Formats: sequence, C-alpha cells, structure tokens
Amino acid sequence: MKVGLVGWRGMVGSVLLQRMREENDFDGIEPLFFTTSQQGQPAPMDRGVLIDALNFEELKKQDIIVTCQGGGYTTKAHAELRRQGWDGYWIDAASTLRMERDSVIVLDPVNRDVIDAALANGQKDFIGGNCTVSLMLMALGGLFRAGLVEWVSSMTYQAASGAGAPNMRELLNQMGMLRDCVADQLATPSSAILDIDCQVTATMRGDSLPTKAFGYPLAGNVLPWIDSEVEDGQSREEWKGFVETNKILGTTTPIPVDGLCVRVGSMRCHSQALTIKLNRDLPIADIESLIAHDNQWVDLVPNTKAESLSRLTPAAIAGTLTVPIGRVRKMKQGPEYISAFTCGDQLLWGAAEPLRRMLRILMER
Ligand SMILES: NC(=O)C1=CN([C@@H]2O[C@H](COP(=O)(O)OP(=O)(O)OC[C@H]3O[C@@H](n4cnc5c(N)ncnc54)[C@H](OP(=O)(O)O)[C@@H]3O)[C@@H](O)[C@H]2O)C=CC1
Ligand SMILES: N[C@@H](CC(=O)OP(=O)(O)O)C(=O)O
Repeated sequence: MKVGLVGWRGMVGSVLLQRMREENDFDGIEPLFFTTSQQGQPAPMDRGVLIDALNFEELKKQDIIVTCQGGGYTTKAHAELRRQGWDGYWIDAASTLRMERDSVIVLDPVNRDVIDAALANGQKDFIGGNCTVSLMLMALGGLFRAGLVEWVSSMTYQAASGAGAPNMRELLNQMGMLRDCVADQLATPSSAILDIDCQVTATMRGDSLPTKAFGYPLAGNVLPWIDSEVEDGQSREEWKGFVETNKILGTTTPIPVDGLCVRVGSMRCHSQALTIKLNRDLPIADIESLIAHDNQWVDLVPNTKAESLSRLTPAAIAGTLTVPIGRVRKMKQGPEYISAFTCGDQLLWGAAEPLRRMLRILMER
C-alpha cells in the first residue's frame, strides 16, 4: 500500500511517526514523505527525498494520504485531489473536513461500528476528532455505549500543546521569567510573600513577558477562551464538544454536550471536570464498572485523595496512552447526577493515535 505522509515533522506528525515506529506500522506500507517547505531534502528512514506536498501527480499515486499539516493544507490539497479524480483514502488531523457529510470522525475504540459502516459505504475521508472530545469519549465511552447519558457538561483545563509548539515554549519562558523576577526574594526565607506576589503580578501585567503566541500570560494565569467566537457566546472549541461528540457516536437524537473550555499552564495533557446527567439512577459500582471495562486504555481511579493526586494528573500520564478517570461520585443535585474528572495526552489519543489506528484498519482490510 502506498502511503503519502504530509506534516510528519510537526508536533502531531512527530508523535504519529514515533507511534508508527513503535507499532511497526511501516512494515506493511510503502511510505512517501511530503513537505511544504523542504522539497529535495532527505526524507526520514532513507526513503529518498522529500516531495512537494502540492505535487498532485505524486499525491495521486498514493492509496492513502495521511496529513498532520493543518487546515490550510487540507483546504488546498483535498478538494483539488478529489476534483482530479483521486479516490484514495484521506486521513487527516485538521478540523477542516470533520463536519462534512461524507467524512467520518475516527476514534475506533469508541466508534468502530461507525467507521466500518462508512468503509462498507465507500466513504474515503477519515478525520481525527478534536482532542478534548476524543479524550472525553475515551474516558466516558462505557456510559455512552450503555445509552445512559442524558447530557454532559464538560469544564476543560487544556494544555499549551493544543495551541502549538511555539505556545509550549512560550509557556516555559513565561514560567522562567516569573520565577526570575523574584529570585532574590525567594532566596531570602524572611522576605514577605505579599511583596513577591505583587512583583509577580506586576510582571504578568507588564510588557516584559513573551506573549507572541498566546497574546496573554498563561504562566500563573488561566485563559477562559479557546479558538474563535462562534454563536450564542460559545467558543469554537466549546461548539465542537456538541457537534463532534454526536457525529463520532452517530447519534440519531443528539446528546447535549456543553461547557467552558479553558487554557491552563500544563504542557500536553488536557483535563476535564465533568458533570454527567444519567437517564436513570444506577448504583455507583455499576457506573464505575461500565466506565472501567469499556476499553483497555481507560483507568478508573478510586475516588480517594491519594489515588486522585498520584494517578489523575497531567504529570502522571503525559506521554502515555492511559486515560485515567476518577472523582466519580453522585452529586448533591440528585442520584442521576455524576461528577468525574479525566485527563489524557492530547498529542496521543487527542491527535496522532486515532490516525495511525485508522491507517491500520485500512491496512488490515
Ligand atoms: N497541536 C494539536 O494539539 C493538534 C493539532 N491538530 C491538527 O494538526 C495540525 C498540525 O498541528 P501541529 O503538529 O501542532 O503543527 P506544527 O506547527 O508543529 O507543524 C505543522 C507543519 O509546520 C512545518 N514546520 C515549519 N517549521 C517547523 C519546525 N521548526 N519544526 C517542525 N515543523 C515545522 C512543517 O511542515 P513542512 O515540513 O511542510 O515545512 C510541519 O508539518 C494542526 O494544524 C491541526 O489541524 C489536531 C489535533 C491536535
Ligand atoms: N483546539 C485544540 C487543539 C486542536 O488542534 O483542536 P482541533 O484539532 O479541533 O483544531 C486546543 O487548542 O487545545
């Protein structure tokens, strides 16, 4: 199978390549590496040289194109390829095509049935979901599968990586500068904490912190808006929660999913505090069992302080495929109201992993 790889050296693309190597995905394919900026330079894995990512003659020779290049590239390349009659499989990390009628949002541990039906139906565009949505569904898949969810409110704590590599660097530089601006006072145990706080706040409000990527300080701060403004006061990230969840699940009666999406100073793991309204009152042990046994990556964390703080954090799971979910308990609002907290690596299940697994599904057909 000829597989064209575009966007492989970006942040999502690098994680994709790393995972493909770990899982020996390259064994069954003939890869060709494309670039938008480095034509003619050596390709990885001794695979010749890099090909222009808008060389349609070469693109059209591929059975499958996997792109992590971004929405701008998708807009330029996908429609033109289809216009020229290419009918290969298109696997994409960008959001551009997600809500198109003929595309499928892929998250096979949750919606393998939807993917199989689309393949049987001859559909060719398979798009990775929004990171927050995919991670929420990996954690809550058991409850959705059991048809128990009436609605979900998701309050997110999203990592810098979701905004891109420069944003991760900027966050670290901001953190360093905030620390450095009070280095002398920190070295003096008797210095007044309110003076330290004042200095840090003044630095955050001043113009010395690097803010080119985020536009605002993120270190020592939270940013309660992600992506553009859409309608009804929603951000685009919040809008995706409802539309993508329901498309992934293939619901006929849409399940309301809504909440506020917030950027916080973590590196590559998105966390979410969930309020779930079930459509019936179930014992908590049954709810936990459904969550825990849904897929091999979900990790039900017992609702204790020690387990939550050691297993249910970005620090604990960054770089792994584990999706912990904990703080599961009945809320005071009533027996059908459940709280939960989950986190997950947004570059793995949130971006690269569903793509490589879709490639694998095609390879194994
Ligand atoms: N970041 C995320 O969390 C998520 C991103 N996505 C989607 O994936 C797309 C790609 O995101 P992301 O990986 O963050 O984007 P990056 O900015 O890291 O990479 C995109 C492209 O930038 C080019 N590039 C230019 N300079 C460099 C450099 N110094 N190092 C590496 N690449 C460079 C590369 O293209 P070339 O080799 O052609 O020059 C690369 O493929 C997004 O636009 C989005 O649509 C989806 C889900 C989550
Ligand atoms: N918007 C996400 C990252 C992302 O790329 O999402 P999407 O794939 O839906 O554009 C974030 O900022 O955390």
